[in-house]
Amino acid sequence: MIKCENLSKKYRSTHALSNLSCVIKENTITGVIGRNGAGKTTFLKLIAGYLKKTTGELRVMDENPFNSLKVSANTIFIDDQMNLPTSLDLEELLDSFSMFYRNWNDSLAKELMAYFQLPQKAYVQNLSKGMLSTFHAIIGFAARCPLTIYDEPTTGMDAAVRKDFYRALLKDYLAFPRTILLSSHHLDEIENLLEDVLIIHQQHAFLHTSVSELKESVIGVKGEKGAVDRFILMHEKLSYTETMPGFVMAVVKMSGNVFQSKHPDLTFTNLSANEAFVYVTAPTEGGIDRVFTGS
Ligand SMILES: Nc1ncnc2c1ncn2[C@@H]1O[C@H](COP(=O)(O)OP(=O)(O)OP(=O)(O)O)[C@@H](O)[C@H]1O
Repeated sequence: MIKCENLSKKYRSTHALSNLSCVIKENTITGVIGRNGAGKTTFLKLIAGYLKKTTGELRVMDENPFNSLKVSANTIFIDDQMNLPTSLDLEELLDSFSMFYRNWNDSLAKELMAYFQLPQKAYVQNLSKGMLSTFHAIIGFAARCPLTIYDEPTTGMDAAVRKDFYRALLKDYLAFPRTILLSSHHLDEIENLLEDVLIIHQQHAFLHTSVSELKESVIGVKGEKGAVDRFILMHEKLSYTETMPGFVMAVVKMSGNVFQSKHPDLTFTNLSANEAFVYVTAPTEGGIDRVFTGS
């Protein structure tokens, strides 16, 4: 569905994406994850054809997406800045979307509107932040576009609505498989939905893998300082904290298995996908604590 090779985007002097390469298969749900400013929105907007690449190759549905009618007719981009017309009520907005998207499912849109208690006669400018995000999400479900892009779709939604949103996303995907890209800062909430995770870090595709492989890529190791220090000599250290005098906990990158029986003096802990993401993309070893050390 999507193929990028050395894709780069510059805004004047800012490199928003540098040499990003990846392939995203049709009918998969991929989480696009990264720190603030990593380049996620830029990447998603390039795919949707909203932005023109600076250099590199980008093919979406076998076309250059910028100014492609095929891509725009088969793609929906949902974010919190959809700039919908303020003169139409929600029902009229849904009607106008139904004219543009050939797979539009009107009954699904109406049922979701009723479930989330969105008044059909309301106007977008009068919705709360969470209600507006929910309305945008409903458009994303009902459009049933072969390529559906959600950029931080849950902004402002409360925990219960977010849970419903994720469940609806999965149910609708199973009923009507399509290629979904979902950017989020809540990897812990979406990891069960995802087939793959694309981590964008420092403007390029840092890791494109399954959630389970992401989890296996790091491990926590605890124990007496000397034993931990000997173990981490052979691994890339991501974090190192003294837990009590003479004892430390470290997080290291792993490639392959670690056998507890070979290290009886150490305790190993598996990390969640979100913890793994935070450690592998940490800006400086030692984290925020380092800023306060000695201050
Ligand atoms: N229109 C623009 N003009 C200039 N620079 C921009 C523009 N849009 C984004 N940038 C810059 O490009 C970089 C990537 O921004 P982008 O919005 O793609 O990141 P992001 O990963 O989506 O961030 P966040 O998680 O904070 O939403 C940032 O340094 C940002 O300041």
